Amino acid sequence: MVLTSSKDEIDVRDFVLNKRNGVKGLVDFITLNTLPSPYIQPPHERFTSEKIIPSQVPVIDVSDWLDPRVPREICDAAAKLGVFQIVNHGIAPEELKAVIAAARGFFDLPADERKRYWKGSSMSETAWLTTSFTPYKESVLEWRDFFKFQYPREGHDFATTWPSLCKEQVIHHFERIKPITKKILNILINNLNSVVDESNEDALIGTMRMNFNYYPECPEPNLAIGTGRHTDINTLTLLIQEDGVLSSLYGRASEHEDKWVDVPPIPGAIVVNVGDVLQILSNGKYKSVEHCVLVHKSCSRISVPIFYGPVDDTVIEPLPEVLENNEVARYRKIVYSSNYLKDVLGRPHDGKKTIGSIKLP
Ligand SMILES: O=C(O)CCC(=O)C(=O)O
Ligand SMILES: [Fe+2]
Repeated sequence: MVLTSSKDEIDVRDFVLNKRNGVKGLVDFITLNTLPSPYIQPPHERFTSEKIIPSQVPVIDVSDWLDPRVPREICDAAAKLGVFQIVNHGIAPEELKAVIAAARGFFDLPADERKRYWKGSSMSETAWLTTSFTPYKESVLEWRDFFKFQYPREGHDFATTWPSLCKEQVIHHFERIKPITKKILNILINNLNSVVDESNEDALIGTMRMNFNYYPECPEPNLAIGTGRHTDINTLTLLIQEDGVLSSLYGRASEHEDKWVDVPPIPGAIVVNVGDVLQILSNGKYKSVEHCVLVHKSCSRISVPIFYGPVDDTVIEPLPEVLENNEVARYRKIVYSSNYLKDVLGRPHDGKKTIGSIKLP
Protein backbone atom coordinates (compact mmCIF):
# COMPACT_ATOMS: atom_id res chain seq x y z
CA MET A 1 0.00 0.00 0.00
CA VAL A 2 1.26 3.54 -0.79
CA LEU A 3 -0.12 6.58 0.97
CA THR A 4 -1.06 9.69 -0.92
CA SER A 5 -1.05 13.01 0.80
CA SER A 6 -4.60 14.37 0.88
CA LYS A 7 -6.20 11.54 2.83
CA ASP A 8 -3.08 10.99 4.93
CA GLU A 9 -4.33 12.29 8.21
CA ILE A 10 -7.45 10.18 8.48
CA ASP A 11 -5.95 7.04 6.98
CA VAL A 12 -2.84 7.07 9.11
CA ARG A 13 -4.49 7.78 12.45
CA ASP A 14 -7.13 5.18 11.71
CA PHE A 15 -4.58 2.57 10.65
CA VAL A 16 -2.20 3.21 13.53
CA LEU A 17 -4.70 3.72 16.33
CA ASN A 18 -8.16 2.36 15.61
CA LYS A 19 -6.85 -0.58 13.63
CA ARG A 20 -4.22 -1.11 16.35
CA ASN A 21 -1.25 -1.44 14.00
CA GLY A 22 0.93 1.08 15.78
CA VAL A 23 3.74 2.88 14.01
CA LYS A 24 5.51 -0.49 13.67
CA GLY A 25 2.61 -1.64 11.50
CA LEU A 26 2.83 1.57 9.52
CA VAL A 27 6.45 0.99 8.50
CA ASP A 28 5.94 -2.73 7.97
CA PHE A 29 2.86 -2.59 5.76
CA ILE A 30 2.97 0.76 4.01
CA THR A 31 5.58 2.18 1.68
CA LEU A 32 6.48 5.51 3.20
CA ASN A 33 8.53 7.89 1.12
CA THR A 34 7.74 10.88 3.29
CA LEU A 35 6.65 11.36 6.87
CA PRO A 36 2.83 11.10 7.17
CA SER A 37 1.34 14.42 8.23
CA PRO A 38 0.07 13.33 11.69
CA TYR A 39 3.74 12.93 12.67
CA ILE A 40 5.10 16.26 11.40
CA GLN A 41 6.20 18.32 14.39
CA PRO A 42 5.84 22.11 14.33
CA PRO A 43 9.23 23.76 13.54
CA HIS A 44 9.92 24.82 17.17
CA GLU A 45 9.67 21.22 18.40
CA ARG A 46 12.02 19.80 15.77
CA PHE A 47 15.47 18.86 16.88
CA THR A 48 18.40 20.40 15.04
CA SER A 49 22.10 19.77 15.55
CA GLU A 50 22.69 23.33 16.89
CA LYS A 51 20.59 22.41 19.92
CA ILE A 52 23.02 19.66 20.95
CA ILE A 53 25.94 20.64 23.19
CA PRO A 54 29.27 18.89 22.64
CA SER A 55 29.37 16.84 25.84
CA GLN A 56 27.74 13.82 27.41
CA VAL A 57 25.99 13.16 30.70
CA PRO A 58 28.31 11.88 33.47
CA VAL A 59 29.23 8.19 33.43
CA ILE A 60 29.71 6.96 37.00
CA ASP A 61 31.64 3.82 37.86
CA VAL A 62 29.79 2.16 40.77
CA SER A 63 31.99 -0.93 41.11
CA ASP A 64 32.60 0.08 44.74
CA TRP A 65 29.46 1.60 46.26
CA LEU A 66 31.41 2.29 49.46
CA ASP A 67 33.89 4.57 47.74
CA PRO A 68 32.91 8.12 48.85
CA ARG A 69 33.39 9.25 45.23
CA VAL A 70 30.24 7.30 44.22
CA PRO A 71 27.68 9.18 46.36
CA ARG A 72 29.44 12.44 45.59
CA GLU A 73 29.21 11.93 41.84
CA ILE A 74 25.63 10.64 41.98
CA CYS A 75 24.36 13.55 44.11
CA ASP A 76 26.24 16.02 41.97
CA ALA A 77 24.77 14.66 38.75
CA ALA A 78 21.25 14.56 40.26
CA ALA A 79 21.60 18.19 41.30
CA LYS A 80 23.10 19.53 38.09
CA LEU A 81 21.44 17.68 35.24
CA GLY A 82 19.15 15.05 36.75
CA VAL A 83 20.49 12.33 34.48
CA PHE A 84 23.61 10.17 34.45
CA GLN A 85 24.76 6.70 33.46
CA ILE A 86 26.20 4.02 35.71
CA VAL A 87 28.66 1.31 34.70
CA ASN A 88 30.12 -1.70 36.57
CA HIS A 89 26.88 -2.09 38.51
CA GLY A 90 27.09 -5.88 38.63
CA ILE A 91 24.59 -6.81 35.89
CA ALA A 92 26.46 -8.36 32.99
CA PRO A 93 26.05 -6.70 29.57
CA GLU A 94 24.73 -10.02 28.22
CA GLU A 95 21.84 -9.94 30.71
CA LEU A 96 20.86 -6.48 29.55
CA LYS A 97 21.18 -7.53 25.92
CA ALA A 98 18.79 -10.41 26.61
CA VAL A 99 16.15 -7.93 27.83
CA ILE A 100 16.56 -5.79 24.71
CA ALA A 101 16.37 -8.93 22.56
CA ALA A 102 13.16 -9.98 24.33
CA ALA A 103 11.66 -6.57 23.60
CA ARG A 104 12.68 -6.82 19.94
CA GLY A 105 11.17 -10.29 19.90
CA PHE A 106 7.85 -8.87 21.03
CA PHE A 107 7.78 -6.22 18.31
CA ASP A 108 8.83 -8.83 15.73
CA LEU A 109 5.71 -10.88 16.48
CA PRO A 110 3.13 -10.97 13.69
CA ALA A 111 0.89 -7.89 13.81
CA ASP A 112 -2.17 -9.93 14.82
CA GLU A 113 -0.31 -11.34 17.82
CA ARG A 114 0.72 -7.87 18.98
CA LYS A 115 -2.81 -6.55 18.55
CA ARG A 116 -4.10 -8.95 21.20
CA TYR A 117 -2.39 -6.74 23.76
CA TRP A 118 -3.66 -3.40 22.44
CA LYS A 119 -4.60 -1.01 25.25
CA GLY A 120 -8.30 -1.07 26.05
CA SER A 121 -8.78 -4.69 25.00
CA SER A 122 -5.50 -6.29 26.08
CA MET A 123 -5.63 -9.95 26.97
CA SER A 124 -3.55 -9.03 30.03
CA GLU A 125 -4.66 -6.78 32.86
CA THR A 126 -1.06 -5.94 33.71
CA ALA A 127 0.47 -5.46 30.25
CA TRP A 128 -0.68 -3.52 27.23
CA LEU A 129 0.56 -2.12 23.94
CA THR A 130 -0.07 1.36 22.64
CA THR A 131 1.47 4.02 20.43
CA SER A 132 2.74 7.59 20.86
CA PHE A 133 1.86 8.81 24.40
CA THR A 134 -1.74 10.05 24.65
CA PRO A 135 -2.61 9.53 20.96
CA TYR A 136 -6.26 10.57 21.13
CA LYS A 137 -5.29 13.90 22.66
CA GLU A 138 -2.15 14.77 20.72
CA SER A 139 -2.25 17.07 17.73
CA VAL A 140 1.00 15.49 16.50
CA LEU A 141 1.83 11.85 17.17
CA GLU A 142 5.14 10.54 18.50
CA TRP A 143 7.05 8.04 16.38
CA ARG A 144 7.04 5.15 18.85
CA ASP A 145 5.02 2.23 20.15
CA PHE A 146 5.38 0.92 23.67
CA PHE A 147 4.44 -2.15 25.60
CA LYS A 148 3.88 -1.46 29.29
CA PHE A 149 4.20 -3.97 32.12
CA GLN A 150 2.91 -3.30 35.61
CA TYR A 151 4.55 -5.32 38.36
CA PRO A 152 1.83 -5.77 40.96
CA ARG A 153 2.87 -5.66 44.60
CA GLU A 154 0.80 -8.71 45.44
CA GLY A 155 -0.26 -11.89 43.72
CA HIS A 156 1.84 -14.31 41.77
CA ASP A 157 -0.29 -15.06 38.73
CA PHE A 158 0.12 -11.63 37.21
CA ALA A 159 2.55 -12.76 34.50
CA THR A 160 0.56 -15.72 33.18
CA THR A 161 -0.99 -13.44 30.58
CA TRP A 162 2.31 -11.85 29.53
CA PRO A 163 3.75 -12.93 26.18
CA SER A 164 5.68 -16.13 26.75
CA LEU A 165 8.58 -15.01 24.59
CA CYS A 166 9.54 -12.20 26.98
CA LYS A 167 7.87 -12.88 30.31
CA GLU A 168 10.87 -14.43 32.03
CA GLN A 169 13.26 -11.70 30.93
CA VAL A 170 10.84 -9.03 32.16
CA ILE A 171 10.42 -10.54 35.62
CA HIS A 172 14.16 -11.15 35.88
CA HIS A 173 14.95 -7.59 34.84
CA PHE A 174 12.50 -6.11 37.38
CA GLU A 175 14.25 -8.14 40.08
CA ARG A 176 17.80 -7.36 38.96
CA ILE A 177 17.32 -3.60 38.74
CA LYS A 178 15.50 -3.09 42.06
CA PRO A 179 18.54 -3.44 44.39
CA ILE A 180 20.50 -0.96 42.27
CA THR A 181 17.60 1.48 42.43
CA LYS A 182 17.53 1.12 46.22
CA LYS A 183 21.23 1.90 46.46
CA ILE A 184 20.87 5.06 44.37
CA LEU A 185 17.76 6.14 46.27
CA ASN A 186 19.53 5.63 49.61
CA ILE A 187 22.43 7.78 48.48
CA LEU A 188 20.17 10.58 47.28
CA ILE A 189 17.92 10.55 50.36
CA ASN A 190 20.82 10.27 52.85
CA ASN A 191 22.33 13.32 51.23
CA LEU A 192 19.14 15.18 52.21
CA ASN A 193 19.74 14.16 55.86
CA SER A 194 16.91 11.67 55.72
CA VAL A 195 16.70 7.88 55.48
CA VAL A 196 14.92 5.21 53.46
CA ASP A 197 13.54 2.43 55.64
CA GLU A 198 10.56 0.10 55.80
CA SER A 199 8.30 2.96 56.82
CA ASN A 200 8.80 5.05 53.69
CA GLU A 201 10.18 2.75 51.02
CA ASP A 202 6.76 2.15 49.44
CA ALA A 203 6.06 5.84 49.46
CA LEU A 204 9.19 6.29 47.35
CA ILE A 205 9.56 3.25 45.11
CA GLY A 206 6.59 0.98 45.91
CA THR A 207 5.42 0.77 42.30
CA MET A 208 7.33 -0.53 39.30
CA ARG A 209 6.37 -0.28 35.67
CA MET A 210 8.46 -1.27 32.69
CA ASN A 211 8.22 -0.14 29.07
CA PHE A 212 9.44 -1.80 25.95
CA ASN A 213 9.79 1.33 23.80
CA TYR A 214 10.10 0.71 20.08
CA TYR A 215 11.11 3.44 17.65
CA PRO A 216 10.93 2.27 14.03
CA GLU A 217 13.16 3.70 11.33
CA CYS A 218 11.63 6.97 10.14
CA PRO A 219 11.51 8.33 6.56
CA GLU A 220 12.08 11.97 7.62
CA PRO A 221 13.54 11.89 11.11
CA ASN A 222 14.23 15.63 11.23
CA LEU A 223 10.50 16.36 11.11
CA ALA A 224 9.47 13.80 13.71
CA ILE A 225 10.08 13.09 17.40
CA GLY A 226 10.33 9.65 19.04
CA THR A 227 9.32 10.74 22.53
CA GLY A 228 8.42 14.37 23.07
CA ARG A 229 9.96 16.60 25.74
CA HIS A 230 8.88 15.48 29.20
CA THR A 231 10.04 14.70 32.69
CA ASP A 232 9.33 11.36 34.32
CA ILE A 233 6.73 12.05 37.00
CA ASN A 234 7.85 9.20 39.25
CA THR A 235 10.80 9.01 41.67
CA LEU A 236 13.61 7.37 39.68
CA THR A 237 13.80 5.76 36.25
CA LEU A 238 16.48 3.21 35.35
CA LEU A 239 16.70 2.68 31.62
CA ILE A 240 18.68 0.48 29.30
CA GLN A 241 19.03 1.28 25.65
CA GLU A 242 20.04 -0.77 22.70
CA ASP A 243 23.69 -0.31 21.86
CA GLY A 244 25.13 -0.20 18.38
CA VAL A 245 22.53 2.36 17.33
CA LEU A 246 22.88 6.12 16.94
CA SER A 247 22.50 8.46 19.93
CA SER A 248 18.81 9.10 20.44
CA LEU A 249 18.14 10.12 24.05
CA TYR A 250 18.88 13.72 25.06
CA GLY A 251 18.51 15.56 28.36
CA ARG A 252 17.98 19.30 28.63
CA ALA A 253 21.25 20.97 29.59
CA SER A 254 19.76 24.04 31.24
CA GLU A 255 16.28 25.11 32.25
CA HIS A 256 16.45 28.35 30.36
CA GLU A 257 17.99 27.36 27.08
CA ASP A 258 16.95 25.03 24.30
CA LYS A 259 20.23 23.09 24.55
CA TRP A 260 20.43 19.34 24.94
CA VAL A 261 23.03 16.90 26.12
CA ASP A 262 23.61 13.45 24.67
CA VAL A 263 22.93 10.25 26.64
CA PRO A 264 24.75 7.94 24.20
CA PRO A 265 24.31 4.18 24.21
CA ILE A 266 27.19 2.56 26.12
CA PRO A 267 27.29 -1.24 26.19
CA GLY A 268 26.32 -2.45 29.67
CA ALA A 269 25.44 1.00 31.05
CA ILE A 270 22.21 1.91 32.84
CA VAL A 271 20.76 5.41 32.44
CA VAL A 272 19.37 6.95 35.64
CA ASN A 273 16.76 9.74 35.43
CA VAL A 274 15.66 11.80 38.39
CA GLY A 275 11.85 12.14 38.36
CA ASP A 276 9.47 14.83 39.60
CA VAL A 277 8.95 13.15 42.99
CA LEU A 278 12.64 13.55 43.88
CA GLN A 279 12.64 17.15 42.71
CA ILE A 280 9.71 17.88 45.06
CA LEU A 281 11.07 15.91 48.05
CA SER A 282 14.43 17.65 47.73
CA ASN A 283 12.73 21.05 47.34
CA GLY A 284 14.47 21.51 44.01
CA LYS A 285 17.97 20.36 45.04
CA TYR A 286 17.66 17.48 42.57
CA LYS A 287 16.37 18.19 39.07
CA SER A 288 13.91 15.99 37.29
CA VAL A 289 15.47 16.05 33.88
CA GLU A 290 13.50 17.08 30.83
CA HIS A 291 14.34 14.62 28.08
CA CYS A 292 13.29 13.56 24.60
CA VAL A 293 14.12 10.93 22.02
CA LEU A 294 15.12 11.40 18.37
CA VAL A 295 14.52 8.88 15.62
CA HIS A 296 16.64 7.87 12.66
CA LYS A 297 16.27 6.96 9.03
CA SER A 298 18.69 4.06 9.04
CA CYS A 299 17.85 2.24 12.26
CA SER A 300 15.07 1.31 14.62
CA ARG A 301 15.74 1.40 18.36
CA ILE A 302 14.59 -0.29 21.57
CA SER A 303 14.79 1.18 25.06
CA VAL A 304 13.58 -0.39 28.29
CA PRO A 305 12.97 1.96 31.22
CA ILE A 306 11.72 0.86 34.63
CA PHE A 307 9.77 3.60 36.39
CA TYR A 308 9.91 3.44 40.20
CA GLY A 309 7.29 5.54 41.90
CA PRO A 310 5.20 6.02 45.05
CA VAL A 311 2.24 3.81 45.81
CA ASP A 312 -1.16 5.37 45.20
CA ASP A 313 -2.30 8.15 47.49
CA THR A 314 1.16 8.94 48.83
CA VAL A 315 1.45 12.57 49.89
CA ILE A 316 4.48 14.15 48.26
CA GLU A 317 5.97 17.36 49.63
CA PRO A 318 9.44 18.72 50.42
CA LEU A 319 11.04 16.62 53.18
CA PRO A 320 10.97 18.17 56.66
CA GLU A 321 14.73 17.53 56.92
CA VAL A 322 15.28 19.71 53.89
CA LEU A 323 13.16 22.55 55.28
CA GLU A 324 14.77 22.37 58.73
CA ASN A 325 16.84 25.53 58.43
CA ASN A 326 13.90 27.78 57.62
CA GLU A 327 14.09 26.93 53.95
CA VAL A 328 10.83 27.88 52.24
CA ALA A 329 8.91 25.11 50.47
CA ARG A 330 9.02 25.63 46.72
CA TYR A 331 6.35 23.07 45.83
CA ARG A 332 2.89 22.55 47.19
CA LYS A 333 1.82 19.25 48.62
CA ILE A 334 0.32 16.77 46.13
CA VAL A 335 -1.35 13.40 46.42
CA TYR A 336 0.46 11.13 44.01
CA SER A 337 -1.78 9.42 41.50
CA SER A 338 -5.13 10.76 42.53
CA ASN A 339 -4.35 14.16 41.08
CA TYR A 340 -0.77 14.36 39.86
CA LEU A 341 -0.63 11.11 37.95
CA LYS A 342 -4.07 11.57 36.43
CA ASP A 343 -3.14 15.04 35.34
CA VAL A 344 -0.04 13.83 33.51
CA LEU A 345 -1.22 10.59 32.02
CA GLY A 346 -4.19 12.30 30.47
CA ARG A 347 -2.22 14.93 28.56
CA PRO A 348 0.31 15.07 25.74
CA HIS A 349 3.98 15.40 26.64
CA ASP A 350 4.64 18.98 27.56
CA GLY A 351 8.14 19.60 28.91
CA LYS A 352 8.26 20.63 32.57
CA LYS A 353 4.69 21.91 32.76
CA THR A 354 3.45 19.33 35.24
CA ILE A 355 5.94 20.08 37.96
CA GLY A 356 5.73 23.76 37.03
CA SER A 357 2.03 23.67 37.89
CA ILE A 358 2.70 22.88 41.55
CA LYS A 359 5.54 25.38 42.02
CA LEU A 360 4.83 27.90 44.75
CA PRO A 361 5.28 31.58 43.85
O1 LIG B 1 13.67 5.82 24.78
C1 LIG B 1 14.29 6.44 25.65
O2 LIG B 1 15.52 6.43 25.68
C2 LIG B 1 13.56 7.25 26.69
C3 LIG B 1 12.10 6.95 26.82
C4 LIG B 1 11.43 7.77 27.88
O3 LIG B 1 11.84 8.84 28.20
C5 LIG B 1 10.24 7.24 28.56
O4 LIG B 1 9.74 6.15 28.18
O5 LIG B 1 9.78 7.90 29.52
FE1 LIG C 1 11.01 9.50 30.13
